[in-house]
Amino acid sequence: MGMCLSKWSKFWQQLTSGPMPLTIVLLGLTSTGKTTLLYKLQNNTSETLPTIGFNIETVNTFRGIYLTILDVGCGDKIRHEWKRYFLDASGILFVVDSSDIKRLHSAKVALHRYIVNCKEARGIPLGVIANKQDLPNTLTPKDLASGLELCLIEDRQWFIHGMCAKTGSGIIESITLLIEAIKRSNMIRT
Ligand SMILES: Nc1nc2c(ncn2[C@@H]2O[C@H](COP(=O)(O)OP(=O)(O)OP(=O)(O)O)[C@@H](O)[C@H]2O)c(=O)[nH]1
Ligand SMILES: [Mg+2]
Repeated sequence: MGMCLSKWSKFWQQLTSGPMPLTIVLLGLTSTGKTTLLYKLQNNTSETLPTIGFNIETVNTFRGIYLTILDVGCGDKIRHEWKRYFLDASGILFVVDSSDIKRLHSAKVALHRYIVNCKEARGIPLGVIANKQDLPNTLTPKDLASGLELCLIEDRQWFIHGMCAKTGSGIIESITLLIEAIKRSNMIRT
């Protein structure tokens, strides 16, 4: 508790002689930029295609942490399946297209119905990603927080952070914030 990131990583490495493992699940409505975020983190320059069905899984070493990221296909018919992924999740990143005001209500419903009020996800730290900040007429993270009613979330650590997954801006900061929230919550699962 209260340990800074570098101290925690050192502690873990002493304990296991390896990097600390964490699993993060990427969720959100379709086409919000989840796979773009993942590709950017992997330095994969391919164009993304809609993720069909479930999960692209990848493993990265991120600042001494062995990070598994699950990129889950998020069509509206399979949102009730998100709970499967919470069993192993240490943290959740919920990605929102900040320029897509028409789907803001759907994003709020999906967030609260399938994550915040899902018993399998109880207490799991949550980062809300205000993606596509490069586009014109985007909502700011503050306005998105209000539109998504994040103030109703009381049972876990959460934050909202702006991002442009296309350029990579905000990715490292968001993952670092989530890792810090996971450590504060003592929610480490692998
Ligand atoms: N302008 C802009 N476009 C982005 C950004 N991030 C993603 N995109 C674009 O948004 C589209 C959808 O991106 P994906 O990463 O495939 O979205 P996804 O959330 O994985 O979509 P599904 O797999 O269908 O759930 C692509 O055309 C991306 O290039 C961003 O930060 N800015
Ligand atoms: Mg995808």
